[in-house]
Amino acid sequence: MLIHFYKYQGTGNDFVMIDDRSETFPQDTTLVAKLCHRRFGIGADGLILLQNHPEYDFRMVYFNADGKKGSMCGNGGRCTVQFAKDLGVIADSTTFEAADGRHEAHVKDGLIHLKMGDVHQVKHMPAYDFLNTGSPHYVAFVDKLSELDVVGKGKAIRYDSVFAPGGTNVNFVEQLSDNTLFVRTYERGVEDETYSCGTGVTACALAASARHLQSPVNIKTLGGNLQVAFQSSSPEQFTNIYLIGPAQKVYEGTIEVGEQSFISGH
Ligand SMILES: N[C@@H](CCC[C@H](N)C(=O)O)C(=O)O
Repeated sequence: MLIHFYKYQGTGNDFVMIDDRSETFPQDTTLVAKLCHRRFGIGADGLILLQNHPEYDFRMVYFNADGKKGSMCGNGGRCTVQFAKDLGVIADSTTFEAADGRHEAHVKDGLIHLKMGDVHQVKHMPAYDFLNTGSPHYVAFVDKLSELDVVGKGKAIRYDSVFAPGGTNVNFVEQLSDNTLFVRTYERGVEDETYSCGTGVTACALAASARHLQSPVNIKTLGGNLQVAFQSSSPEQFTNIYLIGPAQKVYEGTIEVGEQSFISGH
């Protein structure tokens, strides 16, 4: 079976994108994990299907690199909007459905502005905050973030029984200036640090508003810069949340999938 794929990245969070409007892509965990594998496959933090939707412009179906269906992916959402634009499915604005429901987005000056779901609950603990921005996120403010063992510490928290059975994504944040954060994220489902996590930086910006950071918050990640804009009526109520940043096509190709998900590329 031949699969035509595209590779996109949003601030270094990279995805295999499939135009699955024919709904013929085999949604098999082993196959998706193999396609995302950085040594045996194309290599990516996740795989996304763009499918038709009866009411909206398209449906985004997201899988983590481990091959399992994930929750909302913010950077993946931005990449899917750019992908839909490149395919001619949309012009500069859209409404689409993802794992956590309906999203609006528009493209302005080369940046994707993706509207995230409202957030109505933030758990403020002494050492961390916990909130769901479409995916669950642990947020801890630290010093000297560039020296932190994000994978070691992130993995321990991701599997802590407090967050069982689903686990959590883990973000470490350093405040760089009045309105700028540096964020590093250990991602559930990738089981590693990624260069950037869209729902993660959104969670960090909202958690930081309790520290008097104003919207829009500037975010620095290992893969580039993002902005998070929002309105807030209390430390736990956030609406009109926008994740803003670039998303680009890297390349496209064809891959042959044989017995036991053996793959070879063209
Ligand atoms: N990279 C994503 C986050 C994807 C969700 C996560 N890995 C999970 O399933 O928990 C983003 O940009 O939001």
